[in-house]
Amino acid sequence: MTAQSNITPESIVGDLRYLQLLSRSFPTIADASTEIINLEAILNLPKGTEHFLTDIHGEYEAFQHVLKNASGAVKRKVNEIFGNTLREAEKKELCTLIYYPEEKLQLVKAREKDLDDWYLITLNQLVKVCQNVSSKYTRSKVRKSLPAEFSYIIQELLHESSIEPNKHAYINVIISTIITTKRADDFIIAMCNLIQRLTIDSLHIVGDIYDRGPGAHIIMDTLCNYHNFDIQWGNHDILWMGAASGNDSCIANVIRMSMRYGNLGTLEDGYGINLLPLATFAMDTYADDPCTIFMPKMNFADAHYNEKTLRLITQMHKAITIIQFKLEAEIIDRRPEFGMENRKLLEKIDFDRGVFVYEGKEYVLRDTNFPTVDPANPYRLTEEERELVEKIHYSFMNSEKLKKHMRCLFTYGGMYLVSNSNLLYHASVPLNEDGSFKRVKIRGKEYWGRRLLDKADQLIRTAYFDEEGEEDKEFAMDYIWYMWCGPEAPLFDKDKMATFERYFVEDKELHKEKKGHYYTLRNREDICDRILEEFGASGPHSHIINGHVPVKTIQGEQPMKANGKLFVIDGGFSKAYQPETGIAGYTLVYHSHGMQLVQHEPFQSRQKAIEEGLDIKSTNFVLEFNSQRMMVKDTDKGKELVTQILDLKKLLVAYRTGLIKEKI
Ligand SMILES: O=P(O)(O)OC[C@H]1O[C@](O)(COP(=O)(O)O)[C@@H](O)[C@@H]1O
Ligand SMILES: [Mn+2]
Repeated sequence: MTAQSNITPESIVGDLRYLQLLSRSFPTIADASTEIINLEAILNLPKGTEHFLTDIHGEYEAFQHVLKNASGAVKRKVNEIFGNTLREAEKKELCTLIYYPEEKLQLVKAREKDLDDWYLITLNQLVKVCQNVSSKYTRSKVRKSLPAEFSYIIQELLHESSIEPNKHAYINVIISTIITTKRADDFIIAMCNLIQRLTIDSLHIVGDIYDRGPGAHIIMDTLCNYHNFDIQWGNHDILWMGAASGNDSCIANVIRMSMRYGNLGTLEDGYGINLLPLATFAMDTYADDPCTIFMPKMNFADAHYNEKTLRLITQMHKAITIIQFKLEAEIIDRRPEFGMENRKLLEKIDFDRGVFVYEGKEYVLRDTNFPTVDPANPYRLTEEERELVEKIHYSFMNSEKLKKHMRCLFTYGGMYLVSNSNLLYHASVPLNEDGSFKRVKIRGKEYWGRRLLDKADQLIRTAYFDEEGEEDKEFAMDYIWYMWCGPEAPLFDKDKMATFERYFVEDKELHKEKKGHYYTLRNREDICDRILEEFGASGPHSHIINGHVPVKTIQGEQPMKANGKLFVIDGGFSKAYQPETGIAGYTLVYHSHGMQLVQHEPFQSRQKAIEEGLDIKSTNFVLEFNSQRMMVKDTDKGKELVTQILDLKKLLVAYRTGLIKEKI
């Protein structure tokens, strides 16, 4: 018996108002029936491919390349389609063209003697790849992805087979007309972009777009224009959201990290933050100070600076670090409930003897020049520092580009996501040693598990969106900073952030940041099951997907944990972390046949990729294989569609019984 035959007129009386609204979109029996047929058809298509990336940390070139090559899927398809009918070099050429059409076209045109012939062959090849990658989708979905100007032609080419003798001439005429009307370049670019777009149906970013690398703003630009994506906020993203909300400690932290890695591009070129006041202040204050321990980590930076600039960055680095410690103490004092009194460390310096006195032990300081610190009142900002903070604050609050990117983070982001029974979050759900959820007090109320993440999510939004001066907003602004480095924050969940110690103390023992119980307990299947259940994500295909902690592949660590229930996919896009991981990032791919992890080797550069066809080398590991191909009906989207179908069936009953009149 079909669902429709169960629907009686009486059973839909309560739905009539909604059905009236629905009838505006489907005014006749024919319209509603056609839509039901369309939706039923979609349910029986293979599930679209989801890609999961994390911890991109400003590495925009590697990020964009991975999107362009769909983590190796484009190459795989080209191989499948052309097998040994094309030479390896030709397949490589074709792939490079698909990834970087504009640039590759320039190179080809400079070299090619018979361009029309090249166009003809290439267009035919692209049509084949396009036909393959679009076969998973309905015509309507493909149509919606097409650039308006070529929509009709591409549809013709996609749906007509050139093997069919009657159509052979027709297709050739279309292609040769594209060439003779000098539209080939634009057409090729449109086809390549379409292939890229169709190979990744949806993209999940499991946090940490920002910091360390050179171009977080470029990644954000790419994402803002991407067709289907979501973001689970990482601690570094939150730090930027805190900075954009106007929290000066967060502002100081993001500037400090930019200086530490010698990557000023995001601040200066991306968001137009005026660093001149910091530069002049630093030059004056640390004129005779070598600031040795503040030399930026240039071995990982993309930029090249001359000696003078490098010296200036070093001085700025020291200046902002000291300011950060002072500003953070203000929050710690203002919020005793954060319990971070022990993180006020400037007062533990014996300035006369140049030592740091910590938990009864003394440590020689690696730098003893503190011209802006008054030992009697170490956290007081000097007049100049206060002015400087105000200027930088103003710059952050007035960056239009930063506002745009933050909006995107808020609209498409959150603390966690449940998608197709997978639970995605960047770092942790704090746990006690016995595996129970840790109860965390926020403004006198306890939160744990899912509610803790929900509360954090809500506070972060309050910090950014609420009116200036309101108490809730003030608290939320401070809490954002707590999220970055507070011991009970789900995005940190370590005993301390050892920033001071890592700069000023030699002894590595003090650099250690002890991770919360979550990070060891997540190796257990029963714990993961409990967390999944807490978030309503149980089922045979459910997994937890984390980033945040680099997987030390080089030491034999596996990204798959808890008997396959949890994946940690921080493979080290961040160049600074590649020596630790031994690889250059992972992409988790979830398609209709199962889940697979793609492990990337370091990416040289966009230029090399274009000129020498150097793709990222990647290795595939199948993590889970579905014995039955997953269809749209097995996904969250499918569940939505089933509800829509049911509603449309009710509408049909309403039409047929006269409860609602057709609008003919
Ligand atoms: O290596 P860096 O860039 O100095 O950063 C170290 C800091 O980054 C953190 O690991 C947080 O960043 P991640 O989220 O990338 O791990 C802190 O715990 C630590 O103090
Ligand atoms: Mn992180």
